[in-house]
Amino acid sequence: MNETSLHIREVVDVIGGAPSMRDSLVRDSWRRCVDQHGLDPTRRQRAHVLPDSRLREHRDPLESLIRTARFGLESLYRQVAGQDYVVLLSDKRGISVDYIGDRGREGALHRAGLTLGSDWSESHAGTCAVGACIASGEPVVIHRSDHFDATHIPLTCTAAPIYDARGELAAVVDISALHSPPDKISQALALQLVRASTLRIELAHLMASFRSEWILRFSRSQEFVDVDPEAAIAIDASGRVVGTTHAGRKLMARALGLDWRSMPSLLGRSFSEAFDVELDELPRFTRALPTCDRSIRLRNGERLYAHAAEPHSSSGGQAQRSAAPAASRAIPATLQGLSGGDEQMDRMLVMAARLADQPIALLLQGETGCGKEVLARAIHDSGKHSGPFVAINCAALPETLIESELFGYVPGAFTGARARGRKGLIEEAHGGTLFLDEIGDMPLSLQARLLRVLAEREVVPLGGSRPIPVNLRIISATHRELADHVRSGAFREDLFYRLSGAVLRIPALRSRRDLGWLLDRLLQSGGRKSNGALRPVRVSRAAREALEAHHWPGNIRELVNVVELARVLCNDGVIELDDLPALRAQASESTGVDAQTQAGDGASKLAALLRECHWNISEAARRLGVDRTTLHRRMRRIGLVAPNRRPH
Ligand SMILES: Nc1ncnc2c1ncn2[C@@H]1O[C@H](COP(=O)(O)OP(=O)(O)OP(=O)(O)O)[C@@H](O)[C@H]1O
Repeated sequence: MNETSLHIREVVDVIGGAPSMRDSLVRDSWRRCVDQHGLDPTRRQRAHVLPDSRLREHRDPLESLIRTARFGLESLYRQVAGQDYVVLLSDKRGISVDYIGDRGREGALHRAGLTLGSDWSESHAGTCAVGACIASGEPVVIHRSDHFDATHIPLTCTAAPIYDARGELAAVVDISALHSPPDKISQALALQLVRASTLRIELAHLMASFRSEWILRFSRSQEFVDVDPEAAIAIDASGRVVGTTHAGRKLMARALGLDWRSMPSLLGRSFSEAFDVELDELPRFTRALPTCDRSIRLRNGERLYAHAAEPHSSSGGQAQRSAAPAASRAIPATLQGLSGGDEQMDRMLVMAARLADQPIALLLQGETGCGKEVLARAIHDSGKHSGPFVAINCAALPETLIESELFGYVPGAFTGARARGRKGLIEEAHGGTLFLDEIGDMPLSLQARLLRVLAEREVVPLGGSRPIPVNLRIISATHRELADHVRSGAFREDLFYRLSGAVLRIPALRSRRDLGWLLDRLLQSGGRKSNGALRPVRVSRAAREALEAHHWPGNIRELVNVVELARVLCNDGVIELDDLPALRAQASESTGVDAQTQAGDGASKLAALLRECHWNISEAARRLGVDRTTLHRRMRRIGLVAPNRRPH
């Protein structure tokens, strides 16, 4: 029996369950080839090389990585060319997007698929180093008869993955040779070389992608930390992680006691969660100090040496995040400034940016205080409208006033009307944006009139008969599920469809991964009321943990208030747990029967319940299962006052 027949029989036997000395990674791949990819070990596949036009589709998305990786690939080639290896860079679908090989042997290499544009995906080529590396995410050696397809038996291939700054597999570096010694162990050095090469490429790519951020690089050796670091992370101006090398990600996972394989994204997390160092201490890790003084402790107790490379420009922060996806780069700064890397926010902002200049009515949904109005303004500011942004809170105005506010009135329209009449807000927003906040609270009678304005693009003031044409963009917002109101008949279905040309959902603060980033921005900015005049404050670790663990029923509004109070209460510019009285009160209260209003948008749910009970406190307390004193205390805390008690 010849070598090919023996190989095919072994593959068939192993797939059938026969014991084997092959690596488990090879056996698993052989099984996938048959079970998932429908390959047949008896049928040999020819190398599949993509034409230039198709190759471009694979090269273009990796353009900057290919550019950065080139020097690394060339150095790798210089190290292995003497042993007749070629170097391939493949994308995550297995297509080789860059290649370095011996020109003199191009014909033989091309026939073996060792060339630019060849398809080394497992589903096409069967078990091979590139395909197995993509499937496992790990460095691999696929040596000679480890290959599934007998065509590839002469080859030895070694591959290692390149991860992008977000921790996703981006590419694979592979070195392959047409001839090799029979033993797999002969490739141990090849494996080390490829691994070292991917580590440097990831590092170079991170440095090139985050020029405006801090780059913290690590080594176990104080002698090597400045010359050959093992891992790196990029940190923005507020101390959030914005990118990592693969080793940096593993290092942070270790520090946090997590498994890197199942770990959620690290982006947006404070780097201080993993290291015993705060943002303002980073300058002490620059080259200004000798390496022996640059020891850094991970939260798991491990010690490493660090080198902090300062941001290249002072613009800092996320506007410069060049490794962010192409779509987010196109987001105007006003919108981009609303997220510190939270994935839900980023996705929503990409959509908002695309819609900013479209004549499509937007409906913003999200819990109270999560920033709906701030988003509406940012969308308006990033569009090309020349007109103003006009906001109206449909829940805050009595029914009679909403009508005159919105539509305006002609002289003498009703008793008490101004003699010269009044322009309505709809007319004032002409050429700009009308923001209808709490649209879910708009009375049914007015919904019909608003619908007419939207349908006919004209407004008739109260008491008037002549319609005035208006051209405006409507953005409405609600913390309610408007679709439920439509079902219950409280909101007109036709208006709902007119208003919700696109729905943007803003996540609750408690579910945002960039809560810490937002907190740092508020701490640094000096707060809303200060106009930036107050000196920035810092927050102790215990206080930060409490802030990050809090449920935030009032969302960003509550966070702003908590920070403003803490700023006033704190000593020496450091906010401690004691400076967060609202959180402490809530924490102790939540150990009681308080869960009902803690969950979800507590403040707005409580307000809705009170309205349902016609502000009868005893009734509301009974329904909540708490006593009246507790309910009064809770109302005071979130600023809810019964209508008959409000100061005039
Ligand atoms: N990205 C942000 N950065 C700083 N402050 C913010 C941000 N987003 C919102 N805020 C602040 O949070 C508070 C609430 O924001 P906003 O009024 O936009 O929320 P909302 O969802 O419209 O609230 P409601 O549902 O009660 O109308 C405001 O004081 C606003 O300045």
